[in-house]
Amino acid sequence: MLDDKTDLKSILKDPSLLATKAFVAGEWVDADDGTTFDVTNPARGDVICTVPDLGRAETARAIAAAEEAMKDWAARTGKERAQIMRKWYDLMMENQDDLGAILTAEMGKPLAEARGEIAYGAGFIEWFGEEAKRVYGETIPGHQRDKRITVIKQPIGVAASITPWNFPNAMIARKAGPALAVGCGFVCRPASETPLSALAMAVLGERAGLPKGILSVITSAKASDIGKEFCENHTVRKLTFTGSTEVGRILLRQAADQVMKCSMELGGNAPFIVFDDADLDAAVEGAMASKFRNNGQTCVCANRIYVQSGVYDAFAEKLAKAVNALKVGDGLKEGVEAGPLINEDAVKKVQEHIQDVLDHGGSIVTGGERHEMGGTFFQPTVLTGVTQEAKVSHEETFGPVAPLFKFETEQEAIAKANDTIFGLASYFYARDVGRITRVQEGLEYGIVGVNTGLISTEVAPFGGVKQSGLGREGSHHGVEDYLEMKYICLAV
Ligand SMILES: NC(=O)c1ccc[n+]([C@@H]2O[C@H](COP(=O)([O-])OP(=O)(O)OC[C@H]3O[C@@H](n4cnc5c(N)ncnc54)[C@H](O)[C@@H]3O)[C@@H](O)[C@H]2O)c1
Ligand SMILES: O=CC(O)CS(=O)(=O)O
Repeated sequence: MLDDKTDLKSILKDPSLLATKAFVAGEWVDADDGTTFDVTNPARGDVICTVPDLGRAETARAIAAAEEAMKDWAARTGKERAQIMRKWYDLMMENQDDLGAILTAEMGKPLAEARGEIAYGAGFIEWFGEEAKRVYGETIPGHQRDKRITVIKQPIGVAASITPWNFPNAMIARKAGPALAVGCGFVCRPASETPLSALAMAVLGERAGLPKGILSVITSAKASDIGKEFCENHTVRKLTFTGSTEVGRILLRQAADQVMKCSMELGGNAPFIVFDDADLDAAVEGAMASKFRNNGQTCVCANRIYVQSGVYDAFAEKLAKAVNALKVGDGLKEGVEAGPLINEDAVKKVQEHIQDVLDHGGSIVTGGERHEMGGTFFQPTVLTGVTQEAKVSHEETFGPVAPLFKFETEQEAIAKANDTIFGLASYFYARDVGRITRVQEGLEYGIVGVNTGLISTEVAPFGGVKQSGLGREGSHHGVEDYLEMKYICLAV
């Protein structure tokens, strides 16, 4: 456990996991120009360490090395790649506590959640390693007597990824897993707030036997420069991005010039609907899990909670009680359930959304203020009397605010839930089987949680519709975005 004066390295069982150089083309390097940037702990505001601030030149070298390394990596059998990925998974799990502590220190989520994220991320490496053996082709009956048609699938080429700070391990693992499994080279640029988890993954990848150059980690504060290199370098054949819809649009425009295949895991605005036939205690438990995981900083977090009028007051009361019991604090301290927000901008957005609800006639049931701990800590909040006019009905809050909207009918709930440009995750609680069927079919979302607030797993296809994204990550579908199909017509 880190007390206020000890540094992170001293609490790690294996301090070498705290890597502070970038990993480019199989070498641990500084920036060409020697520049660095700070990595800070959002719970304490202090600097953990500095890491190299790489630019386009180093990124181009990583891409070239990935292309070179792919020649041998892609030629290996699926089983050979799977064995290395299995080893990587094992090392991540053996070092779960250290990886969790690094993640909490740079991102702020409670240690228990951070360890959970490591297992979740490692799960993608394990799952896709296994899928490496199942990249099947196809035979198609020929269209003429002398023709034989086969379809083979081959790695698309070098894949480049850009990921956010909110899941510093899992968002990279969800991309590195399928890319490496099918034989691609992989160059990732983690968020500048959270490069340390990515570097620690690379330390273990190297130990597991990933060949030199097949994986690079570009630490950089210059996000747009790295994004441009990824989009303009002809060797990159796949861009995989997780982040906001706003940045996703920029990258899609940039990638268009090279007609690059893109996967986009973008913003959400998840509705969480509680019908009057729901098990209310279960619904409160689901809402707590969905809304307050990662302190509300999750793309699949409930952003709008719609409650049917007959159970509105009872649900609000039970939810407020559960929210009041949340322990807020430094994620590295025992028993903490909600850490700080990532930065001051995040606090401002939360405050703006709360004020806007109040301006539209809503009320605060609990919370609503900065937490007494100061910094970027914020009180977990429940708001009632929220209407569709409020900003929170159209924008992600990305913070610990649960706004409760009231509705009367099933059709009204579906219409309001769908009244958004986003379509990532949605949730509802009900018991009537007819209603369950109608609502799950009516929600315009890539993911629907029915009577559950937790939907993330490596075995299911994760992704959004509308402006929440393109493509799916996880499950056997997850490899498709990293493969090209080749049709072969043989005359015999
Ligand atoms: N759909 C999903 O699976 C998923 C998962 C996690 C987060 N998200 C979304 O991510 C957002 C929160 O993360 P964020 O605030 O870091 O998002 P963001 O879009 O601001 O940043 C995401 C990443 O893109 C980088 N970036 C920013 N501008 C760039 C540019 N011009 N070119 C290249 N890279 C650039 C950032 O440095 C960061 O690494 C939320 O909207 C959340 O819903 C989506
Ligand atoms: O932030 C969005 C995520 O994709 C996190 S998770 O996959 O649901 O854990």
